[in-house]
Amino acid sequence: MSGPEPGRPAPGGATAGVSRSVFRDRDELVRVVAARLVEALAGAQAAHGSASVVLTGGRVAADVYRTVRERTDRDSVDWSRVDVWWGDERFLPAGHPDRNETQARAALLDALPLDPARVHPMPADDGPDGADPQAAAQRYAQALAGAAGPDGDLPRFDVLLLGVGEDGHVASVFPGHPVTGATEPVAAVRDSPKPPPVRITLTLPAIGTAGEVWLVAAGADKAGAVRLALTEAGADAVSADAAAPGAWTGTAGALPAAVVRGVDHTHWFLDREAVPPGP
Ligand SMILES: O=C1O[C@H](COP(=O)(O)O)[C@@H](O)[C@H](O)[C@H]1O
Repeated sequence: MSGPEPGRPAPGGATAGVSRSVFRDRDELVRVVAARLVEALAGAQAAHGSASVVLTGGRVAADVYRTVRERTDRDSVDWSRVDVWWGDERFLPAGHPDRNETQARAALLDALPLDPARVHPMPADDGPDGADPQAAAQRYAQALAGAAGPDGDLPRFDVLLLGVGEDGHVASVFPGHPVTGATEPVAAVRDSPKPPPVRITLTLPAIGTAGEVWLVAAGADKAGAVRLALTEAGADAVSADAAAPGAWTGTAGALPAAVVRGVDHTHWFLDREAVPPGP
C-alpha cells in the first residue's frame, strides 16, 4: 500500500482533507475498506451512540459488503444502532437483482442483526409511487428529513461510500447530465447513460454533508476517471489529457468524482490498476 493510513487524512496533502491509499491489488483494497468500515462505524457509535452509513452499488462495493459479513470482528459494531441509507438506486421493482438494495441485502445486510426500522432503501418502481421516480425521490427526501435534526433536511451520515464509474460518475450523478446541477437532496434521474435509464440519487450537495466520503475504485477501466478526478481534487499532480481510451475525456471540472467532498474527510481507496503511472 502507498499513501496515508486508509481512511485517515494525508499529512500535508495538496487539498486539505482529501487523501488516498493505493493497494497492491483488489483483494487487499477490499479487505482494508471492509476493516475500516467496521472500525469507523464502531467509532461513530462510541462517539454518538449510533452510526450511519450510506451504501453504494457496484462490483467492488459488493465485495466489500461480503468481506464485512465474513469479518470476525464485525460485531464490534452494534448493528441494531446503525442507520443504513443508500446513495443511489436503480429504479426497478423491489427485489430486482440489479437493484443496489438487493445486492447489499444479499451480500451483507441479511446477515446482520439490523433494526429494520433503521434500514432505509430507496423506493422501488412498484412501490407506493408506482413508476414515478420524481415522487419516489421526494419520498426518500422526506424519509431523510424525518431522520434529520431540527436544523436540516438530512441526518448525520458518518461514512458515505461511493463507487466510481468509468465515466467518473458517483452514485447516479453522471457527468454532463442535468443531475450534476441538482440542489435538492434527492433527485430522480432519467436518461441515465448507464442502464437502467431511470434512477434515484443523492445529489452532490447531499453527498457533501457526509462526515467521511470514501471513493472506492478498482481496475484499469477506472484509471482514466481516477486520473482526472485526482487532478481536480488536488490530491495528485497528474495530467488531465491522459484519460484512458473509452473513459471520460471531458474536463476534470465536470467530473462528479472530482468534486465530491466529505465535511471532515474525503478518502480515495484504489488498487494499483486504477492508478495510471504518474508523469
Ligand atoms: O450503476 C452504478 O455504478 C456505480 C459504479 O459501479 P461499478 O460496478 O463500476 O463499481 C455505482 O457506484 C453506483 O452505485 C451504481 O448505481
